[in-house]
This record gives sequence, structure tokens and C-alpha cells, in this order.
Amino acid sequence: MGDLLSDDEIEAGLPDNWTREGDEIVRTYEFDEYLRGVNFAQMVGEIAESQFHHPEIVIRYEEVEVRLTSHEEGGITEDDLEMAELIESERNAE
Ligand SMILES: C[C@H](O)[C@H](O)[C@H]1CNC2=NC(N)=NC(=O)C2=N1
Repeated sequence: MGDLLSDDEIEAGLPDNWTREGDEIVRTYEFDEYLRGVNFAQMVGEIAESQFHHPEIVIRYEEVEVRLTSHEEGGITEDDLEMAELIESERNAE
């Protein structure tokens, strides 16, 4: 559990293609097939369990939206940036 990050720290640490929306960081991933998105969401869930830091995951047709925030701290922490990086690595490994 870390401290809340400043606006500058968030901007500096945000992985490419992720955006900040208030107290959350978000990215929408696109897929050619619905079930590839479902499988990706499963992998995100497994990463979340391993990190014990859980995103909101919305599965839509051929896209998956991932939102991260640190509920206990009430904003964005290093945990969120770390999770975004891990999810990026997972997506790029596919
Ligand atoms: C009790 C509390 O829910 C747990 O410590 C963990 C579980 N997963 C979590 N996930 C996220 N995104 N934020 C949290 O503060 C958080 N807390």
C-alpha cells in the first residue's frame, strides 16, 4: 500500500496508451474476437490476484476496458502504475 501520487508523478509513470480520468487510470484494449477479450480479462484477473490489487474490468464486444485506482488510499498510487505495466506486458506477450 503506497502513498497517493502527485499529478506530475502520475503523468510521468503512466504507460503509453493509458489515460488518467480523475482518481483512475484507464485503458481500452481491442480484440478481433469477443472470446479473445474474455480470455484477456481472465489473465488480467490472475495478475490482479497475484498482486492483490484489483481493477474494474469491462468486457464489451471486441474490446476490454481496464480501470485502476487504489480504493483504500482514495486515488492513484504506485500499485496502479505497476498493475498497468504488468497488464501491458501481458497484452504484448500475446
Ligand atoms: C481490503 C482491501 O480490499 C484489500 O486490501 C485490497 C484488495 N484489492 C484492492 N484493489 C484495489 N484496486 N484497491 C484496493 O485498495 C485494494 N485493496
